[in-house]
Amino acid sequence: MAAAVQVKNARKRYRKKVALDGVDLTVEAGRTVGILGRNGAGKTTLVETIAGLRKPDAGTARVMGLDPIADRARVRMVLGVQLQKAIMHYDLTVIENLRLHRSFYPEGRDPDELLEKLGLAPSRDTRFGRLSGGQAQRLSVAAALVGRPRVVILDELTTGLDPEGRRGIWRVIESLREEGVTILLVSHAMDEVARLCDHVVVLDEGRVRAEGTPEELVSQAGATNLEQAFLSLVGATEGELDTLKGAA
Ligand SMILES: Nc1ncnc2c1ncn2[C@@H]1O[C@H](COP(=O)(O)OP(=O)(O)OP(=O)(O)O)[C@@H](O)[C@H]1O
Repeated sequence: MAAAVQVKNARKRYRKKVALDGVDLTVEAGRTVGILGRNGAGKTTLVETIAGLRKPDAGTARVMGLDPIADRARVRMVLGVQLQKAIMHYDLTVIENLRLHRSFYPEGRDPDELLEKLGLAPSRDTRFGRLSGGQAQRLSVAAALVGRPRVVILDELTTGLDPEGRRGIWRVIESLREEGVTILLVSHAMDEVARLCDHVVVLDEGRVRAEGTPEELVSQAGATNLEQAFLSLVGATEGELDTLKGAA
């Protein structure tokens, strides 16, 4: 199977802080891969490197064989990115913002259909500046998907959503999987990762500490579920995980 995303020996340092310490990652096309790690593990730096938003000090990143910095325009056509900080026009409505994103792509999704699927139809004509945190979050997911990308990066996609909102977004992700879209999911929510991901990468201090299917990680850690496996693999406490989830 061809790799949709390939990272080789990525290194990134911010002043004295090493964020990526030689990360290798291969995501086969059509896979849904979860990236786990405590705060500061390097998750956002890794996905921003894949998205071409950060230049690694060393190593390479490729998306569908393309360099995300040198081939920026082509990568933008195949990659949808939802990061923690969404960039939207404050004074435009939800549908206007989404149509604007749609306009960059020759073959995108129908903006109204996407709003319906993400439970945002009632806020269609609300200006971005008036949205709640959860609504803004859903719009950032919609914007990442509207160009019908083959590869999607979602960084804490259900942060701040109520249980119904989370389940709605999970259904959208599941339908993307069925379409064969490759998905990279950064999350602190173990239930989300266990449900959606067929492969999980645990980052710790800028390195890949463990990877495998959720079941493999559970058995590797001698745990009974993914949450326990994660805690044991990174040596974190349950209280710390609760804090991560609270922040998420
Ligand atoms: N622009 C920056 N300047 C300096 N240090 C940074 C910068 N961005 C990230 N860092 C540091 O690099 C490390 C990795 O950060 P990163 O955001 O990649 O972690 P993360 O796993 O995404 O964390 P979180 O779960 O908190 O989002 C952290 O120690 C962070 O403080």
